[in-house]
Amino acid sequence: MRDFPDVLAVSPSRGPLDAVVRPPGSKSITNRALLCAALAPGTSTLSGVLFADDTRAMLGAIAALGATVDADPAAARVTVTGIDLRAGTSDAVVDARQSGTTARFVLPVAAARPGRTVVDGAPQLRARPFGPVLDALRDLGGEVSAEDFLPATVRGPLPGGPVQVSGHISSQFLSGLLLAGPLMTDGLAVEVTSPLVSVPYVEMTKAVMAAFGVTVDGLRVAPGSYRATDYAVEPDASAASYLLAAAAVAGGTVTVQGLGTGSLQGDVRFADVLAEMGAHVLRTADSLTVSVDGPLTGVDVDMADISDTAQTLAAVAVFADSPTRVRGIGFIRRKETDRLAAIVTELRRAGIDATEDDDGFTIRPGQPRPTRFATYDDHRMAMSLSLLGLRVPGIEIAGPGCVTKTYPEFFEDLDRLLF
Ligand SMILES: O=C(O)C1=C[C@@H](OP(=O)(O)O)[C@@H](O)[C@H](O)C1
Ligand SMILES: C=C(OP(=O)(O)O)C(=O)O
Repeated sequence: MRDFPDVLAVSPSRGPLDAVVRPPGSKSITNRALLCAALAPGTSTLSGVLFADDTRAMLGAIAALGATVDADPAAARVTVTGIDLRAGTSDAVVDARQSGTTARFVLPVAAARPGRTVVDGAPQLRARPFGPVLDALRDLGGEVSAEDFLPATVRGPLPGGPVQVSGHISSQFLSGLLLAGPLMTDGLAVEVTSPLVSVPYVEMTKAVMAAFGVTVDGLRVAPGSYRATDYAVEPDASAASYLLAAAAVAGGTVTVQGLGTGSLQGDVRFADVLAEMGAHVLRTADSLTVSVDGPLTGVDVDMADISDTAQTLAAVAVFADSPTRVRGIGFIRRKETDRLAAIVTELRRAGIDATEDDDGFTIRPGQPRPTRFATYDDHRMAMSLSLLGLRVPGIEIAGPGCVTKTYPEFFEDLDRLLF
């Protein structure tokens, strides 16, 4: 485990960047692949795996459910021997820590086991919504102890069938149900009853399930089994947003390796937003490059599909030559923190004219003053606000250790961009 100081001072860049980087594996793909591997009888080897708090949560969860896990963090590799969970009658306890994906994907899978499973998490996760997935599991025939929040105890088996779930709070409820679909006696047919946010993550769910031998037809899944396979996880595109944004803030060029044109991650589209602001973007089969050689222009953009990069954009917007308005992301008030309030509060602390809107925020460019930023135990606050320090001396990040949720090496990688 890394040691983090209570407060971290960000080093300003000494000129335009010229860097090639490979961020760690995708959190979202790692957690899907780990769960699919745990449900696939036989042995699967996953490479490019992210080792961070959120994926340690999933590793712990699949072990608690009966999979055998052999992890090699130095090689970014995990070997999983999966089981047919429908035979799992023992009681299990899952600690999802701060990980939304772990809790919301594991609940439906655990609810398909005849044994009883308690799913709980850290106080931050206990404050986040779970009602839509808990209601759906009850409607599908499971025993469910809780209404809206963790901890929840679930017990199957799950008969399955048609079910409704809302889409406007989180796509993770839908992804979790789909992942558990093959374990349900009658399979699953989901109807989404409100506008779906974070849509690319549902496509990612289907793609990873397909790699493990399960087909999702629309939002229908037939009963069946996952198939063990070897799987290579892409680098994390949300993590890459900070590295690409560094080129936007400091000028110069950053190339992210491993995020090519075939990426499963919607967050690669963050580069398109930078392109709209005036950055040059080059995509190849295996890389994504952003170059910036002058001031960027503000944008008016809906980020409902790529909301994990909204705070990154807020940091870039500070240095643009006109205001930026981000829309469509009211739901990020219910993530690790109220992200709309948090980013606006912190930018204002630095003297920037930022305002909160119902569904997003507006940033008017300015010169930030030296500031110690609060991070609200939100990794994306810490990583986004660090970007200001590339351009402004005297930027400090309080509680930088929160980056361990998805990107433990973030500050080392940021420093590496500068040399
Ligand atoms: O399915 C996933 O892997 C994720 C979906 C998104 O959440 P919501 O669907 O709650 O927006 C995203 O913010 C989160 O970091 C990861
Ligand atoms: C919202 C996030 O994570 P999760 O919902 O998986 O906890 C995130 O990583 O920004």
